[in-house]
Amino acid sequence: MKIFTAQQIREADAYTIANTPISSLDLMEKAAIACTAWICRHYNEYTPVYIFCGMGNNGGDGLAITRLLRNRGYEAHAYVLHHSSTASADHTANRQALQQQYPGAVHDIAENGLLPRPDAHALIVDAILGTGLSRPAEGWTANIIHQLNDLKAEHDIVAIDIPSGLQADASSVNTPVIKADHTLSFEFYKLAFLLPENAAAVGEICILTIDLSPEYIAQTTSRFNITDIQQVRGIYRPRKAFSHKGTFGHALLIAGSEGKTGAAVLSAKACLRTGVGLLTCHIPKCGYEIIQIAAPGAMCFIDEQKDHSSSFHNHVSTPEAAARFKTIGIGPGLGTAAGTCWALEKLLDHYRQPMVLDADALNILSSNPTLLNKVPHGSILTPHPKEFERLFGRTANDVERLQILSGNAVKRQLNILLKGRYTAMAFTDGSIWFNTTGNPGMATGGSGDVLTGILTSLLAQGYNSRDAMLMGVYLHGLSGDYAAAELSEEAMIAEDIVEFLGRGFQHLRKPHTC
Ligand SMILES: NC(=O)C1=CN([C@@H]2O[C@H](COP(=O)(O)OP(=O)(O)OC[C@H]3O[C@@H](n4cnc5c(N)ncnc54)[C@H](O)[C@@H]3O)[C@@H](O)[C@H]2O)[C@@H](O)CC1
Ligand SMILES: [K+]
Repeated sequence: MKIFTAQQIREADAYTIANTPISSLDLMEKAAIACTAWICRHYNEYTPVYIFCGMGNNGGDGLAITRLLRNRGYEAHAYVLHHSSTASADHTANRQALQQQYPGAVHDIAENGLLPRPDAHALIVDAILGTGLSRPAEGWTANIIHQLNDLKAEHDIVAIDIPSGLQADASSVNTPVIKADHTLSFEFYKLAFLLPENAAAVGEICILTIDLSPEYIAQTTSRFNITDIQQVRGIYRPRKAFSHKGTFGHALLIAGSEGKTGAAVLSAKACLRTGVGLLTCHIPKCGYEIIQIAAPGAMCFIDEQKDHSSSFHNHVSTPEAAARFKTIGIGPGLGTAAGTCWALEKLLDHYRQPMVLDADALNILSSNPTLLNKVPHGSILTPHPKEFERLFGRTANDVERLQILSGNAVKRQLNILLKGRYTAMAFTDGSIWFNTTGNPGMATGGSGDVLTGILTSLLAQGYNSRDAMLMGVYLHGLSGDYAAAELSEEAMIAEDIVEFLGRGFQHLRKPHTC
């Protein structure tokens, strides 16, 4: 699914009006019908509704919603805030329609006027500013936003299209923004919805279809996108009947150190469950029995050190030796002992295939940035926000962080995913894809180790780095969603993500008929 900028959304709007038999007012009506239906599903007709409308088309939506809610028997009132002297044409048309049908339903609030005090249990609808926001809200408009946010403890706030004050494509840090419980948006996610810094503003997101031109959507490119099930199903390759374990690659997993063998176990189990043909784990002596018992499907190389690994580079010291492994996953629970750092550098000197680097492997790269230049092109880096900061530095806001993420992916020809609620995947071509599967239950120790195992497994099976990332991250979240549905977000642990990988795969298989 494409994420369009505010400018592209305006173009989609204009293209639809120009090329399909639908007028601008009809489009607004469609949007209002969809919002009204959503409100009616979530709040009964005894809920008083206070709809705060701006002077543009976002306010026009609010006026149309007021009329449609009244038609359904709701006590809905529109409060028109005169933050600018002129109203848009569709705003004016909808104001007239509402006034004609329900003369007492429209109330004007002149600049610097006071807001009404909503009745108890009233719903507040924010239709003040939409994608036409041209500058951060200030003065009276900012004041209104603050006043409405102060009512949040007692009232739900539903934002239409985008919380007022929030910029769709830029950072809104330290600017006044409505803090909505729900945001009802049209056709597309906006970039702002996917940024952690806006979590308190957007609340739960619902994307409503208003039938914007499919032609415009298909022909317009976007740098930001969201992975969806159709796309992942297209990437997924079901196993062929006459395949054998050699078909699905041999992966080398370098993980674990004293006290952190569990990370290696989780990663190894995930790698096996994702379908790798053969897995060899390189592990320090202290982890040998543990991994052999916990993951009997994996073979083992034992390091000469007891508590950390320092000789794994030997497996790839000649081209023939390196060729045994289709890929390498390195980092979970690895530690950052001097011997481990040295061995990682040697490994990077010899191994030239795309690989997966996570956790302590990333921490080692952070403390020795020149090593980043040695990472094979096309490799996958999987930092969480702290690891990202250590690797690439601090940023002032999430939009800047995305720029740094993407800039490094292009410059270094690496695929970098930044973990989060909506994991952002930056590819070597400069595009960024967001993943929407997953849940807060996955914010638990070991969940990242599982992802490393999944990605390593997919690379070993011959998926290219981009496909492995798009599919692996989706599958990881999906399996986590199945685990949460069965066990609850609280009770699920990283091992459960592994256990539910099978359910995830079943969901990826296209339904087939005999
Ligand atoms: N494009 C689409 O797909 C559709 C858009 N619709 C609605 O139209 C909205 C966009 O409408 P508009 O382009 O009229 O824009 P807005 O409704 O966001 O508001 C623009 C008005 O606000 C003023 N303004 C901008 N920034 C301000 C600030 N910081 N402080 C005070 N005033 C400010 C502008 O001067 C202008 O008068 C969308 O958000 C959506 O709600 C829907 O009606 C249906 C379809
Ligand atoms: K709004």
